Amino acid sequence: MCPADICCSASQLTDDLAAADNMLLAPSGNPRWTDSKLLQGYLPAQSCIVAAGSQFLLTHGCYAQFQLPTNSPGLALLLQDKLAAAKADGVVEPVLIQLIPFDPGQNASFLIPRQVERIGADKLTTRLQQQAKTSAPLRLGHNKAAEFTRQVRQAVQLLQQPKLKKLVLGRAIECHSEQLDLADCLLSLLQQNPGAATFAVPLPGGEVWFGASPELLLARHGNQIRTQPLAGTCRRDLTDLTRDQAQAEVLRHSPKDRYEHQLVVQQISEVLAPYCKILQVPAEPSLLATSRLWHLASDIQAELVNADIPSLDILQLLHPTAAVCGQPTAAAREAIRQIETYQRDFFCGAVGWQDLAGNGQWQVMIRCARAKAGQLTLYAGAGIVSASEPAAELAETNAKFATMLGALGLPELTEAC
Ligand SMILES: C=C(O[C@@H]1C=C(C(=O)O)C=C[C@H]1O)C(=O)O
Repeated sequence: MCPADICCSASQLTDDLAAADNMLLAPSGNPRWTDSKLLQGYLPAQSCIVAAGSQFLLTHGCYAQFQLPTNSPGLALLLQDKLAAAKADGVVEPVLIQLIPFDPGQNASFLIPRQVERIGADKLTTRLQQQAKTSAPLRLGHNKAAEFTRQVRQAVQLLQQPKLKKLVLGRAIECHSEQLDLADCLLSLLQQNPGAATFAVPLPGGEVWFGASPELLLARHGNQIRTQPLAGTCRRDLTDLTRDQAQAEVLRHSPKDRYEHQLVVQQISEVLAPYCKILQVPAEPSLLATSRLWHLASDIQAELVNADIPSLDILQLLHPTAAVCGQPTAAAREAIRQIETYQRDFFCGAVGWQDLAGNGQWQVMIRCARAKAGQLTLYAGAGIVSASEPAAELAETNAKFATMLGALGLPELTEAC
């Protein structure tokens, strides 16, 4: 995906930090890396799009790319060194784009682009419009609804044990297009989901993870951090605003959804507290609307005791939250491993970026898809607690799939169990 002289992609997965060090290949004698020819728009295999507050980073080219497990000892320092080396080598605004897998033992993917533009949604829309071509129609594979409802029943049984309070189960659906245009998909995502963080990040070998995540895992500026977990969801009624509001109020007062949400807020508060001198946790969840769903949300803001703590360390404290894994984490992770029949990889992980100072933004990798050579995998999940009903959880995942299906020009799933 990157020109061979400036970037090496780790085709062999390695957990050896020394090997990763050798992957940062700078072109010998390269002058300052401000090649204006690079600023040419969105190229799926060479560009990243990630949210940065109310703007987006649109990146071009690849200075370095490497893959290592998130839990590799010394990784935070190595990331810092890579960014510093890029700066010393003339990269004007070195940022590290990150894909963090759900399972911290799997490889995370890191990319330092050659150039970074900060642009608003309007400009990003224009860039994508200039690039977009019409995709060929998509064929949707089997939606495995019956399998999912069986798995929810199995989860509810496991949740009868007092040691397990919540687990998050996901589904994956395959689909195929003879000719998929990612710029076109991203343009639709951006236009249909103005409040969410549209993103697209390539991996070596032509795979791209993209989506529109409404969930903030971490935003950091100096010693100020913010996270906004979502847990507790219902479908919006876009045909009738009064009913839409009424549904939101039902969600706000639903004991099952409030319990699901409270488990997440409690977990996050507990892991952050020792590292924060100020920790502001709302007493009540608020309602967050996406284009298609209502969520219960908690805007948690904090001030770190130590401004030098690496962002990766904070991410490792937070991830996986009980919004995407469950509670307690280890037992939920084990139950997910037993029940789910697909590989999450980056689904329910995180997508984001950081700069040299460690400032940056990471979204939870949801409302997303993996694209490779016209083959797409779409993902959606739901939090399961002992009071969960399989039909309702299936409907929730159907409603969540609608974000990606809508961007791909496909109708919503309507199957029931
Ligand atoms: C895993 C997903 O959703 C997670 C579970 C939620 C819930 O249970 O309400 C809400 C947002 C996510 O944290 C997803 O959207 O695919």
